[in-house]
Amino acid sequence: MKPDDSLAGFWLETRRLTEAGMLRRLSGAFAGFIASLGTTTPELLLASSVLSELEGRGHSCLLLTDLAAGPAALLGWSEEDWQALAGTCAPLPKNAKGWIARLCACEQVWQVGEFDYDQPLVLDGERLYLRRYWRDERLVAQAIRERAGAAREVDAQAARRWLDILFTSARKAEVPDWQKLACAIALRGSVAIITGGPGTGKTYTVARLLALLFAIAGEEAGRQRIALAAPTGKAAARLKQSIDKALSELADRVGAALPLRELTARMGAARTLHSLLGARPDTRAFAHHRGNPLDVDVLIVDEASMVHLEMMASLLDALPPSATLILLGDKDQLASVEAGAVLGDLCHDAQAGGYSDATLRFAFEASGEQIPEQYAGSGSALAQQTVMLRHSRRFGGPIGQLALAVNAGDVTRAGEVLRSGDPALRWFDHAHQHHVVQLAVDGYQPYLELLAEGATGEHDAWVRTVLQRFEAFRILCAVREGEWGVEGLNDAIGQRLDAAGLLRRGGEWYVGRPVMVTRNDYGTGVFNGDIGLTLADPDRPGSLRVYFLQGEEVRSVLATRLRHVETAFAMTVHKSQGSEFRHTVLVLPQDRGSILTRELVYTGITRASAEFTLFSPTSAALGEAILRRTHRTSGLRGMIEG
Ligand SMILES: Nc1ncnc2c1ncn2[C@@H]1O[C@H](COP(=O)(O)OP(=O)(O)OP(=O)(O)O)[C@@H](O)[C@H]1O
Repeated sequence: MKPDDSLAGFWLETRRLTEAGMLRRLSGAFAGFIASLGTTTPELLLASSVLSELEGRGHSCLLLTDLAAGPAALLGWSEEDWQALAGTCAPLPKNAKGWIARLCACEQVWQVGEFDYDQPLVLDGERLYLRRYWRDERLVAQAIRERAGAAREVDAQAARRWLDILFTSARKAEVPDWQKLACAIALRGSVAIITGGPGTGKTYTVARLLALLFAIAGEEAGRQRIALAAPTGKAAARLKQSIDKALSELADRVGAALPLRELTARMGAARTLHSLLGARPDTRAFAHHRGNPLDVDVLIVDEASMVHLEMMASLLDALPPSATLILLGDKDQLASVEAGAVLGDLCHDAQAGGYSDATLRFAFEASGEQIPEQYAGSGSALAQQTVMLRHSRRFGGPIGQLALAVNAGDVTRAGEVLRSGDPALRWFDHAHQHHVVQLAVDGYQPYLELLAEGATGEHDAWVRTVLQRFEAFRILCAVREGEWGVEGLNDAIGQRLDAAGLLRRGGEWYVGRPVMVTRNDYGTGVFNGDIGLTLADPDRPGSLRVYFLQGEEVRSVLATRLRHVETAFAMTVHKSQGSEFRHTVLVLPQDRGSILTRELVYTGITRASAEFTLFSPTSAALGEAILRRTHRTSGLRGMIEG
């Protein structure tokens, strides 16, 4: 890069912000890389560094109207800090049009529609992208549009006959029966989305959808290839377990009318998306892509809210056009850690419905269910293929009421439910760290007691029980650092358990240490997010192994072979997605209010199946979090609808 005095102020300010921890080193370096590619201007550097910084915060692009208005809030900076950086590049354009004019003149920027020579920045309307994200959004939008629009011939009468068999006529919990409607609608296109909160029956429904596809496929049924997948190993194992259970109950009920055990037997294990696509070490590329597509007819993907933009693009690229994709997930949960809020974007119309006359007619013919008038409209082709399940079957109690209030942004109601005195809910504000630690000592006691007693009977069965007990309780944090973060709490909990004689922490590895895998490791077969417990190896005295529970199955790896792990008495809410604990404790930090959002609190609450405890620095902090929505800038919705 050529030294340029006019840019000196920008670089100085960039360094100050980096040292203050407000700007990633990468964002400054990215601006430097852009500058190195050709003639540069201060505003190009400013836009590049902001774009890169926003990418690190999950946004897939930078809206130029936001840049013109000043993106301090998006960046989580004060207005003064933004002005200090922007001031080094003044005078700046006052609106998006002005920004477009300036950026178009830069050789590092490709304006969509103009001659493309692989510039790293892409300007699509008023959105500035890193090329990779623009390409991914384009791919996802195009694939989803084509799939949603590809209407299939459906024998509506046969579908209805089978749906009446598969869904019992016992008193319906909701009218219309959205589960039945979801099955009917999924028959029509090569993509369908079934969204809903915890316990609304997404897995229950998809098991019936599989049975329905099997039933109406006739002679083809025996050849149908079905794949189950999820973003994490744990979610995949849970999906398989729930589908097997639902199909086995169905098989008992429908009997010889449909050989469902044959379907279960042919389904195989559920896999992580990484493994399904054929991830390879040291490369982002997968073995499967449009040149080597997946060998499937029906692909079910659970916990789709955790699927980030790049992964969704890879998945759609690898899926043959003839295959049906069914996405299951809760659109209101936290978006993926990486850039994009794909499920949220795809489900934009889910609440309102927006069903066309043709959809209303088809849905009635194929399911016998009438979609109420209020859900009629003129939604996109994807909206016609999306169904929201609205009634929770195992989440109606106080935890469910709390989740509903939080999701609706009703701070008063959330406070009332939390203070209702119901033993399933507890709320501590103005607490100290030692209160959380004490709760952790009590919560983890059951598995530690079992460890102290030692193995009795068959070793695997004992390990399973220890793991199940450990999985019944968890501390969830909003942040990693500090005394209210994962790191501080893991340390404090470990120390206290040690002091109480419940653990003996000799070094890095010790009996009873819970760990979370932080990177996929194909050598040992463990994946990012997997959680295991360190226990003595019964066959090699003095040696430690980490045991993982996948569904009902126990598997283990020599502790010293696991290189990317961290202690997991406490974990982030992000990492807890796809898991459920009998008692979940959510710890909100004392400062860093800006990262506390409604989606984070909702995701934390919905991890609890029987008991939920909240620690918040003040009562006001909870209200502020509930009112703060996660916002991720993306152009995906516009591309799908456009
Ligand atoms: N129509 C129904 N009739 C009877 N039981 C149902 C029905 N729908 C769901 N259930 C039951 O409700 C429970 C929750 O269903 P399911 O696990 O499918 O929900 P989910 O939306 O997949 O939940 P999660 O998001 O937690 O995975 C299960 O025990 C299931 O058997």
